[in-house]
Amino acid sequence: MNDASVSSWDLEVHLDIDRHGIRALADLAGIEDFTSLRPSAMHAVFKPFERVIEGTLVVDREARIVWISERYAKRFGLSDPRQALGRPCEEVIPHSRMREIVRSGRPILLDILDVPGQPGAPGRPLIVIRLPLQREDGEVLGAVGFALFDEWASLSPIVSRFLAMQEELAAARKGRSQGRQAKYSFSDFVGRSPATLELKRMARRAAATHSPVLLLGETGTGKELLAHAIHAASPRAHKPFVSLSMAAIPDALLEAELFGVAAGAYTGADKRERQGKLHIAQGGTLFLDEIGDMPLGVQAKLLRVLQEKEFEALGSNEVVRADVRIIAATSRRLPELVRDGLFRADLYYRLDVLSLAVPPLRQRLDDLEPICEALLEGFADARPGQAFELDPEALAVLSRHHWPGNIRELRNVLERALVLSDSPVLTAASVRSALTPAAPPAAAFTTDLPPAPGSTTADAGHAQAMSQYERRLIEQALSECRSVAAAARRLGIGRATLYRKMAAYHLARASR
Ligand SMILES: Nc1ncnc2c1ncn2[C@@H]1O[C@H](COP(=O)(O)OP(=O)(O)OP(=O)(O)O)[C@@H](O)[C@H]1O
Repeated sequence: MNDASVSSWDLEVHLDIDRHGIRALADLAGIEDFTSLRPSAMHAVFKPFERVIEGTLVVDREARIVWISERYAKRFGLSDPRQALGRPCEEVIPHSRMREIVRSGRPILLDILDVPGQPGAPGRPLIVIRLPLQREDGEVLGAVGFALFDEWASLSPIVSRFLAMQEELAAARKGRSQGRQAKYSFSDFVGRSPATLELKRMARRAAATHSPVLLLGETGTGKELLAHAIHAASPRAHKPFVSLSMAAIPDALLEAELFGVAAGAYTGADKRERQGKLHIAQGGTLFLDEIGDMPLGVQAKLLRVLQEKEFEALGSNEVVRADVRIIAATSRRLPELVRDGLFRADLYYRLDVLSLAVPPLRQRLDDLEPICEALLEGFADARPGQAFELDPEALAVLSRHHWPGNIRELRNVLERALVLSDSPVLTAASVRSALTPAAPPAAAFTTDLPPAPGSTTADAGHAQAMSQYERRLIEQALSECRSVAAAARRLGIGRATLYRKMAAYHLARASR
């Protein structure tokens, strides 16, 4: 050891390792019997480490530092080892386990200690060995710890495995949290119309509470975006945001997806436990999209989550506490579903505590221009060096459209117009041609009020013709697109909405 021994201190021990082994001299408090430790045992233990030990620490029976080597003290930011003397070991060495040693009298022969970085010394784990200092009769007088800074070679298989595992864990945690965090905040919900400003005001207020939120509105109006924003502005923001769309998952799988499956619940290949979305969302927010499509059996279980704050995984009797905020969304009319016996009234009322109606784009045309600007900026970001604009005539054309697919449709129309146009400035003509091809007629997808009582047979005929037209459009999109998601994009509607319409029209997914 090159460290000079520390003298003239109340709690002082001189610890010298020389070629005869270890010789410890204790003066005061707590370790007055240090010299009675059997020198031969000490010799046997410490000799092999003599060459590699670069950090040494001795504590008394109260786990106060009575000796620390100079280099070790430096590692923890102390310029003089004397600054450590008399202090509880954890105060100098975060996560030190020396107190455990003096309490239990048992050694920890090999451990890894994470050391925070210091100026000039990056944080890096140390291999540590901790031994109790005991009298002949077994009474613990203190403990000694050794740290190996650079001698990784003899321990390298363990250390490299540990470091690799640490890296993997960090990467997995990062990936997991990235995938489970809100992607949008309120500033992403663009709009300046009074309706949008009021909606955002209400949504901000909802964010501050823990109550369930129900988002109502046509497809593509921004319900999911709003759910992200509410989570991001809530006290749960640093916890997971998990989404589950009822319409995108077959009924038979939904329950497992939501509540999870206990190990061995099913015979056959997959006997392992599978966590459900409720479990993954613990502490955070669970966004249930297209809640109107939830099967009645699952609705009953969700009601229990909302009322009793508990659930059970499939095949398990263990009751799990659910600390999850539910945000539900639907483009369907829930009161009608309740009336038709397709949605539980008690669940509806439980969800309807804070309901926010997201107006369709055609009812907030003041938002059209800023949303177009935001969307065009987004397209430009993806194509460096490009800037896109919309001329006033083009805006006038857009404001006359009915927007059944709302902002999602608007996005598709602008993107299509840019593809069809040679100029970065979108004109009325380019917008018109982008509106024509696949955009379905307004009435087909709208959730506007149904025909008034007493409507004429002409109205009924019109509705039927529209349905047939919509069915054909969907069929065509499904046969021409590689996936349902791509077909939904082409049609300017949400994937969930498309699944629902496919079910209603008895259309199967293109088998490719
Ligand atoms: N106010 C807005 N400002 C900017 N972009 C918006 C706005 N509202 C919606 N969008 C964009 O429009 C698209 C559709 O929005 P979103 O998926 O949130 O709608 P939705 O109501 O949940 O649709 P669906 O009911 O079909 O699931 C997304 O790309 C979203 O980012």
